[in-house]
Amino acid sequence: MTTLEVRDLVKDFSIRSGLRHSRLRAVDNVSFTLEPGRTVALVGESGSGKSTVARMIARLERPTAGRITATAPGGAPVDRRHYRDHVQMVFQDPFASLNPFHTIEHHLVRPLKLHGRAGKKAETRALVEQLLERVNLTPAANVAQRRPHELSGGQRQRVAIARALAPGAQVVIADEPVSMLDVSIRLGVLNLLARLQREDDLAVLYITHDLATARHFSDEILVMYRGRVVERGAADDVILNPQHPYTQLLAAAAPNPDAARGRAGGLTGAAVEPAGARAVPLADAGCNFRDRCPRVMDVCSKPVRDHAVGDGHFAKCWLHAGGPGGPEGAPGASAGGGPAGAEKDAAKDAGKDAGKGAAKDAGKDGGGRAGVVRR
Ligand SMILES: Nc1ncnc2c1ncn2[C@@H]1O[C@H](COP(=O)(O)OP(=O)(O)OP(=O)(O)O)[C@@H](O)[C@H]1O
Repeated sequence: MTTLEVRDLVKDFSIRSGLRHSRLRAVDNVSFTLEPGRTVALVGESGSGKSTVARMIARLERPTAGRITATAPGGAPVDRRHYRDHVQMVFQDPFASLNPFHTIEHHLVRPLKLHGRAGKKAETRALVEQLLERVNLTPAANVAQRRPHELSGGQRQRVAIARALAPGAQVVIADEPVSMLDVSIRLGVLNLLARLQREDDLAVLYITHDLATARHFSDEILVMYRGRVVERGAADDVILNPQHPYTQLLAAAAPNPDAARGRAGGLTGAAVEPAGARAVPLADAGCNFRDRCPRVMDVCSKPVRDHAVGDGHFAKCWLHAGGPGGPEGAPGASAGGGPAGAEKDAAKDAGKDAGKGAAKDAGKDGGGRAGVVRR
């Protein structure tokens, strides 16, 4: 089965405002691995860079730096020509992703042909019907002859899922696959994805704002904030025991009572605001949440790396510089203070070993730079 490895992915966009040009770092040193039968959720508020990661994996955007490698079962990298056979995307908008002029059959025959899976007409038709049955669109022969506008949003999203499976994909990137659907049918579509994943041993990247479904449907959660992964770990650990103040804010704001209980960590609803493309000077390598963080310390302006906060659980936060439990109780750990130990680490990390230390500690994102540089 295919495994997908994302390493040190960076995406910069050029943006123009009047006569001023600037560069926005939408994705900043993001790394993770998708494995057969497992789901990784990418969560974070609007503008945190989730879709840009997805679009780079789907080869709809070219990374500024970093690499994405799909590996076939024997360990050989999947070449460019076959990449799309292995890696497919389900988009957020089931209305925009299907062509209103074509039948459902047409939408499914196309990828079958493109990826060399279509045979004689009757054989292809049988494959189309099989795909429709797998996503519970029956009677399949009848659905195949309909056009997208004759289907509901949920049915269209099922067609989009069938289309992703048509080339025999083993890695599915689902970018907010249910956020545009009626609340009452969202769970049905997510359960369908989960069943197909079990049946085909799919590796899934699930992109969402919704912590409750991220927890329920994924094994691992990566929390993104302004382009960086600020926390990562097993789904339950991240949602029930969030360690980064930003994740604590998200969990406290989530409707899930388990996740919300006692996790506000001093954050208030007032701190919940869209991050969007707010400018942080690119030269500023410090924590990019510090302007919103109620636990900000002096040290937070220095480069921050992943710190272990539990088994396979990491937070990119100076509060945890001392390991699980961290220097939270240290004098000055609250606003404006800055614990002495963390300051020392900062000075060390700001030096030449910073990148090395980050890579070693987490094997993941280094202390990259985020935001916007003026030109
Ligand atoms: N083509 C582009 N040109 C310039 N900036 C872009 C472009 N695409 C995305 N961005 C910016 O990159 C940042 C990340 O956007 P992205 O869509 O990846 O975030 P997101 O977390 O997926 O948000 P949402 O949940 O709203 O889709 C945002 O600030 C966005 O404005």
